[in-house]
Amino acid sequence: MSEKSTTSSAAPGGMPGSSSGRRFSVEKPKNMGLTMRRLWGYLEKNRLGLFTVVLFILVNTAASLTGSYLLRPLINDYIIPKDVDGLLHMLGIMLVIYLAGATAAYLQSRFMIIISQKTVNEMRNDLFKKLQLLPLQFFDTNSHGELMSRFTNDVDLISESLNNSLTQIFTSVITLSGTFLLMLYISPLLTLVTLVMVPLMLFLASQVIKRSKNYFLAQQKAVGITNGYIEEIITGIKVVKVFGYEEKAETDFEKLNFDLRDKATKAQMFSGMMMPIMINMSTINYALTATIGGVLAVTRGLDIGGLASFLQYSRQFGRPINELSSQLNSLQAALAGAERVFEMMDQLPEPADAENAFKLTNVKGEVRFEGVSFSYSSDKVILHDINLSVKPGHKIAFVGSTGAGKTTIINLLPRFYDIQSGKITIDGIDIKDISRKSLRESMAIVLQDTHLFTGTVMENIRYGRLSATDDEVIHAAELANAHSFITRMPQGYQTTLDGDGSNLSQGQRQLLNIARATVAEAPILILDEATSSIDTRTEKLIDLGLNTLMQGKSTFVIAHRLSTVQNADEIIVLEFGKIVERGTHNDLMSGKGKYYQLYTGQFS
Ligand SMILES: Nc1ncnc2c1ncn2[C@@H]1O[C@H](COP(=O)(O)OP(=O)(O)OP(=O)(O)O)[C@@H](O)[C@H]1O
Repeated sequence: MSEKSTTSSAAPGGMPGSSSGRRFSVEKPKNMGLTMRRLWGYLEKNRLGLFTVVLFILVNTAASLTGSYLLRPLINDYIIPKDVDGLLHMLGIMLVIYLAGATAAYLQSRFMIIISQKTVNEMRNDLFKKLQLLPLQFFDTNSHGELMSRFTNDVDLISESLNNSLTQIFTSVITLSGTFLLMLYISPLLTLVTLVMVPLMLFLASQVIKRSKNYFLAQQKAVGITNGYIEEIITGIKVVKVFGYEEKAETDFEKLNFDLRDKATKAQMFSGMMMPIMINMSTINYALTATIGGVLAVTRGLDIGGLASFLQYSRQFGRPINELSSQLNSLQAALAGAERVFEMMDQLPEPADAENAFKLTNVKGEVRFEGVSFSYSSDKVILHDINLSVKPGHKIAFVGSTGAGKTTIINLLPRFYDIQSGKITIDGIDIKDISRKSLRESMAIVLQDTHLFTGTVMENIRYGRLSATDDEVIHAAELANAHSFITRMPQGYQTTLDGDGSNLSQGQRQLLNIARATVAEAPILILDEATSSIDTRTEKLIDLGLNTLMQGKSTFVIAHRLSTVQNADEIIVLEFGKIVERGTHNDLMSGKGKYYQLYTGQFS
């Protein structure tokens, strides 16, 4: 590993920081109204539930407001006149009211959790469905991490916000208006005191928040960079050890870590100031209101009960405002998350099949490329005027230096990408007129990067054709030469593979891959030979397995091995997306051209 590559990707603003930092910075949705309407589209299916939640919120806030107000008659009518019976009666009523409020709060939160989980469950389903429909082009241009974060971070943001923010905002607004009206009712003059003090408190709070937010953003960025660095070193640990990079890595890490410590300290200090400031301000407010209230009680006949109720309200007044601003922030973040989710849902899927698309039956496997040109993006043509044909049961091999376009050619057959000009046909039918499902069913693919899914060996092979019986799977494994190693595994075909088959050797993974392609029983075979070297015994097994697999099938192979090219009916030599030579091994060898060079360099 070069020093440069390590440090550059951990530099500020690099990938690692940008995705994880998102959760903490408040990102604004681009089109708030539209996103809200679409979110409502999901929510409105639970109208009855939402209505119930609103009802519970009303009961809860009414109970809390009434409870505080009842202090007034409690003091005026029962405590001051020393009416013990009446006092107990009143306390009983207050108890019932508070209990009703608490029950409503509990039910409201339960209902809302059910609604929000149901909503995000539906969103995740829709998103996953969409994921399966998207063209490969989409995955080329979006990193896996980004896509994953739609499902994790963004959906989490939405569910958190539905759980809390939405109801909190509603509760805060009602509480705030109710409190204000009741305060005004008790004493307009005292309300004025609160109206001066509360904005002052909020202003101070907002100053602290503003400054600490900057520090928090800085902290978050530092966390992202540090994490990115750790991840890079862990994934590249072999390279680190082999090239003796440990010490340099340590020094680099210490620097990043120190920066993180510095920013985290500042962020925590500032946010730590918030609570004491607010508490002190609130105490001052309380004392001031009580003093002025006392004066009013003496001079203007404000009743003591009214004063007690008022003090209660005035203490509560700042809370919903604070609550409101923080919940609005989190709602905003959730809407930005929802927007990203909807953005992905809006991506164009693979174009639908034509209505009268062919369903292939009894495929013979004659494949032709006629004047095919292709580019991934409009600015660079990758394949130029490719013409080739494969007779049923024949094998065509592609060779050429890296980047020549071999993989691109085989990507076109299953229509992972659509060509811009020319025609590709199977048994004379243009693949554009064949339904994608039927087209893809007619071919089996063995790729270099053997992808295994979490599940048993049996399930992994059956991926090739879901309708295959156990016997067919075992038969395919036998043909692919995978049977003997599978039966030596602890639970044979029922052994669970996990983490992309990490408990298997490279060769074993390839054998499973071949078995999977074998069980598909497709007439066309696409093969990207593995370049990684495998011990000769396994290689023989793989060779045998592949030969069995290829029998009677039209095969397209990106060849890396001598035996493959030698057996091919035609070898196509590609250079910068053009066919520069073609013929059998012997033809091309005697031509002493590009193939001869490649051959003597690569396969010797
Ligand atoms: N998904 C993609 N999006 C854009 N360009 C791509 C994409 N895949 C490949 N290319 C470009 O197309 C060209 C041909 O790539 P291709 O993978 O077909 O080459 P290759 O012959 O298979 O190479 P290798 O032997 O290294 O696998 C390269 O220039 C590559 O940069």
